[in-house]
Amino acid sequence: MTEHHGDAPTLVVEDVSKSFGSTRAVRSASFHVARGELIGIAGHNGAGKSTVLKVVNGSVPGDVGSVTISGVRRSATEAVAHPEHLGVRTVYQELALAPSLRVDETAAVFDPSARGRRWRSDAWKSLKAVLDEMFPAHGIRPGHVISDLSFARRQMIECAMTMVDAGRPASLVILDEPTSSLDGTATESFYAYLKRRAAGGLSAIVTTHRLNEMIENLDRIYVMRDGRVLGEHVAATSSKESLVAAMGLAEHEEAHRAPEAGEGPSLTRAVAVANAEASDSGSVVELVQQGEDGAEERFEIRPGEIIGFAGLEGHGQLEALEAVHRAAARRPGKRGRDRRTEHLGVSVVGDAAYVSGDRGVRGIFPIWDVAKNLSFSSLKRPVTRGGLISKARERELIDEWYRRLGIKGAPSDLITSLSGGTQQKALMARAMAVHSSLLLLEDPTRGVDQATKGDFYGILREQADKGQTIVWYSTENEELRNCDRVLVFQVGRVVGTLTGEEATEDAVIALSFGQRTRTAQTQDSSKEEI
Ligand SMILES: Nc1ncnc2c1ncn2[C@@H]1O[C@H](COP(=O)(O)OP(=O)(O)OP(=O)(O)O)[C@@H](O)[C@H]1O
Repeated sequence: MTEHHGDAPTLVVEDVSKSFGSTRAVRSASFHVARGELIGIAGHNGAGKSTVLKVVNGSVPGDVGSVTISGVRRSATEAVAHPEHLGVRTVYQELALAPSLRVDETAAVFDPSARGRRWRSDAWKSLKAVLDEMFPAHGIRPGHVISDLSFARRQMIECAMTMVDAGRPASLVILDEPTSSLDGTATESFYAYLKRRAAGGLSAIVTTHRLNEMIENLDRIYVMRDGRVLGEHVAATSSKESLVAAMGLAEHEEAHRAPEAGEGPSLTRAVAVANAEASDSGSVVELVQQGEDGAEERFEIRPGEIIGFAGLEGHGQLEALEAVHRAAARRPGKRGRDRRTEHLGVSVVGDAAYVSGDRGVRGIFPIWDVAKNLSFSSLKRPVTRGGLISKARERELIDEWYRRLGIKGAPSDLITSLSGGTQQKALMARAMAVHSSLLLLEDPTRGVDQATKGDFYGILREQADKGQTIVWYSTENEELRNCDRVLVFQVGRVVGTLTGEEATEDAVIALSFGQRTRTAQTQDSSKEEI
């Protein structure tokens, strides 16, 4: 942090509390942010982080307390219609972009200074300037329609839009899980940008469950637990372990470490999933591509394996996962080429369940309660008996997954009343409860706390040991060590395979920058124009 001596703090939060019915989401929270300071708020899922930040920007009125922004004090009970007038901008965990708008139109909606005949191009110019600096390889074009963009690119747009001057400079940006779907390279350039802005006096509050990210990039970290702000930590002298301990999550971390080398799956163990299936060659998924020398290259995924799909953002790993999902819906074993994965042929034996990290668009049913959201995919099996839904079985299934993933709250609560990470747990449970032969994971732990991640990795290993095959797309390279093998993608092709242990951030980046770097950059931008 650059010292801005004599400046009033940008934000002072005093004794803020907020309850939703009987849930005390925030209890007497107090903290402050100096000018040019980068602050983190860490805490388990449901700790109250998003709620206290919504009280700060006035989108949710608190019950008591006060919020002072740049010297202007207000009661925390006051809602604020236009927080940008107070100099506050926010990026929410669930992105707020309209899916049917183009990127330049989106930029204009959030940029009141873009008016007149050239409103689209003016707004795009301002947004592009920030995007180019924040994410040099973003590949976003003004004509892209938001719904066609990956979650990561939508997240880039939101982050960049927060920083556009738009005639009303921000003094405080609130970033709720801003990097949850960004890969390591994009995350690094995002924080480099944030630090440059902080040197100019901008203050920021970041929440993320990627604790190393906070430690490496922020100045101070407040830890929240059960609605309370428990204490502050200087980032430079904190460790992931000390934060996890302060959050009260230490015991879970220890319980579920990544498997030791040599603990990988074997076909002899692949017997216990009721409907585990494999092709004649013994594979559940087969990816086929043409090698550079024209010869066919084949990648087989066998029952009970946990396979990661990794690489730099936008290099086809997510499209490959989606292609596996589509292939699972086709006639068993039929290899298909589809438009979106031009280099890869995919064939799948058996059925698949899918967990999306984009829960707002591809996950939750917002008007249903948690129980229905969780049991929905199991209604055909295993909850049905003789063609009828068995209420008893449904209750058993819900109880089991509440226990296994430590979901708090009542099954009859509306799913949208859960914290973001807890909604994600319900989606994981929904997919795992189906007992499909193939489990497809699209950044499944986005926004999920360390303890649950540990539990989840342990459950995945148990499922694999029973013969379930798991294909896992992740933007968090650290969690790829839980895989048996990791396929690294570049420009829509598999360019290398690493064992889980070898799949460090550096190894993945080295492979994905491997041979065809220049092609990668030129083709990347056209990927989503399909
Ligand atoms: N609109 C709402 N209605 C009812 N309860 C809510 C609502 N919003 C939040 N809560 C509850 O308040 C508590 C705190 O939730 P909050 O979203 O602030 O947690 P969080 O720390 O941001 O969690 P996460 O890391 O999962 O995002 C949770 O128990 C949540 O279920």
